[in-house]
Amino acid sequence: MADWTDCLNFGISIAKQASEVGVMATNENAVKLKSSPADLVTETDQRVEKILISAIRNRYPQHRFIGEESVAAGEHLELTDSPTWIIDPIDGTVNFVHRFPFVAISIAFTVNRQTQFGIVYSCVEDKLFYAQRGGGAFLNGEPLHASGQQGDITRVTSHMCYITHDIMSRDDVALSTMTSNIRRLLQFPVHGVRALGTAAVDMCQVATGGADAYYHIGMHCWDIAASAIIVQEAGGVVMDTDGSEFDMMSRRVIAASSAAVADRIAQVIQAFPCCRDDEDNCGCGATGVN
Ligand SMILES: O=P(O)(O)O[C@H]1[C@H](O)[C@@H](O)[C@H](O)[C@H](O)[C@@H]1O
Ligand SMILES: [Mg+2]
Ligand SMILES: [Mg+2]
Repeated sequence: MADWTDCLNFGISIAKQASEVGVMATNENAVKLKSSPADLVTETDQRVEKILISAIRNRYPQHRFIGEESVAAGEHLELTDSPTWIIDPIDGTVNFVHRFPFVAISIAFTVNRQTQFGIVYSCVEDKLFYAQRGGGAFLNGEPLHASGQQGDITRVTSHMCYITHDIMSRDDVALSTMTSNIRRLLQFPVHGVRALGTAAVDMCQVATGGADAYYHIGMHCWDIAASAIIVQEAGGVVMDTDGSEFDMMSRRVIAASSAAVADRIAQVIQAFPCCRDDEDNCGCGATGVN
């Protein structure tokens, strides 16, 4: 079996180097809107992605890329069997613009469409989450473990602290679906709901055991591809919101400490229509999540 450790170590080193650009940036005023008033991009997002991709391409010229801002600029999104780097240069751009201190670089690496490793570097906190397939998950070098296999699901859900996400879309269908989902989950009842504003770091909280579950509808593959393997390698479970197998292109995810918690959440949350990442012009009509 191929060993991708050199790629992992290189990915970690360039994530840390590139974060200097983001943390030092002062040009938040150059902010543009993408698919909704909550979906922003700055020149720093674009600069960090260019730095990452050129460094990787220089070392691994045969590798392919799926970069958030390259796709936003019109590059075709296609996941093939080739070694592929899936990059979110700044996850939490709204936080970056508002100086809310949770901003991450997220890098996943796939071969034959299977994720081999994931890196989430929470730059302001200086927290490096990473995992390699079969090698466990780590935070700043310390092993990570999800909050464990839960027994009585009713006890768990009434004691669960779960993470959801900001609702990016401002579309009526999406807003009413997401607010009723949150209401149903609160009625479990759970201990609390949290959202840091970066899908990657939010989802990594399940790997640390700090949250028992996370779910999102409408995000993109680059938001969660890295944190998905980090949760799995920490002993957690990742699945689609309908309970089926996780598909990073579906734009739906549940991450949880155990299958019992994930299944319980899948029973109560509903999805709204949104295009797959790898689907061209699906015309689903739900604005803000296209
Ligand atoms: O655009 P960036 O890279 O900041 O990613 C964010 C998404 O835009 C949100 O939909 C999503 O809800 C999360 O906030 C995610 O971090
Ligand atoms: Mg993102
Ligand atoms: Mg981003």
